[in-house]
Amino acid sequence: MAVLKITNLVKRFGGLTAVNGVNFEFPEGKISAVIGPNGAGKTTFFNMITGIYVPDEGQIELKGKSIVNVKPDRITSQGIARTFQNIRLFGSMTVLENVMVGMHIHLRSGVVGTLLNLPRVRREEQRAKMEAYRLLEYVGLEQWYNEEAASLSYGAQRRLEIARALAAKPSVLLLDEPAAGMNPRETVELTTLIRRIQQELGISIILIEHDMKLVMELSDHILVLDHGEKIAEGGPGDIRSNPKVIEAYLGKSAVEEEVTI
Ligand SMILES: Nc1ncnc2c1ncn2[C@@H]1O[C@H](COP(=O)(O)OP(=O)(O)OP(=O)(O)O)[C@@H](O)[C@H]1O
Repeated sequence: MAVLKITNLVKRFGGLTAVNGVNFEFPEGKISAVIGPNGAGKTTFFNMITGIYVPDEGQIELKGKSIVNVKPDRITSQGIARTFQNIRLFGSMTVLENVMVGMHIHLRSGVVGTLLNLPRVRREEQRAKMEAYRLLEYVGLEQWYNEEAASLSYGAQRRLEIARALAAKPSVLLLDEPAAGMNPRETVELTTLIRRIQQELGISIILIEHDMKLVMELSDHILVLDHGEKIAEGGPGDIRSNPKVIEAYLGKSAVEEEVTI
């Protein structure tokens, strides 16, 4: 079954069509990847799924229900969380506090309750802290819980972003270039973490990634965009040897030389 169904999706910026009539079904509980050369429309595609951009045409359905024209925070509370290509953490807040920020949609006590320092609010905050700490353990960052987020290594900041996204208890997790800027060891750790999130937490994962080794290793299903259009979809084996995909990445000569990616 599709967790996310995309039908004839279009987004234009002035005269440029960044996403052009894309159809795709993301399978539930699996790892899917959206790949394509620079400027292919991947981020624009993500931004429509998360409500940052409203599509000009087409439909996006989360478990059968349209999320077009739904505001980003409502989309998060309906079960879609994401990380960003450029890390967006609160650098001067602690690592633990950053995870707690991701939880706010599930906290019931409002501003008034917080100001009055009600016992119920204190209990809720205590629970939130414990849950945030457990998430830090899950991504392997608990020893830095009280450090400033900005002091973490690049790879650790990326994992913190994932912990913050998990704090929203998503059913779908979108990862925008999670391995960007990571060293090989960090990339291997990230691969293991993404696999665990899918298998242990049952979350459907959708990633945009330029690291083809990671994409081919992790993905059950791949969507390939080029100039805003879907040029291929399938499993890693199909995609790696698809002439249209090779041409989009490496040019026509690579197809003639029978290169695979
Ligand atoms: N807000 C915007 N206004 C105008 N043009 C935009 C906007 N956002 C993206 N574009 C254009 O839309 C096209 C697709 O961009 P997008 O960022 O979605 O591609 P991408 O596949 O994510 O690229 P990359 O891999 O380099 O991040 C590009 O030509 C880009 O310049």
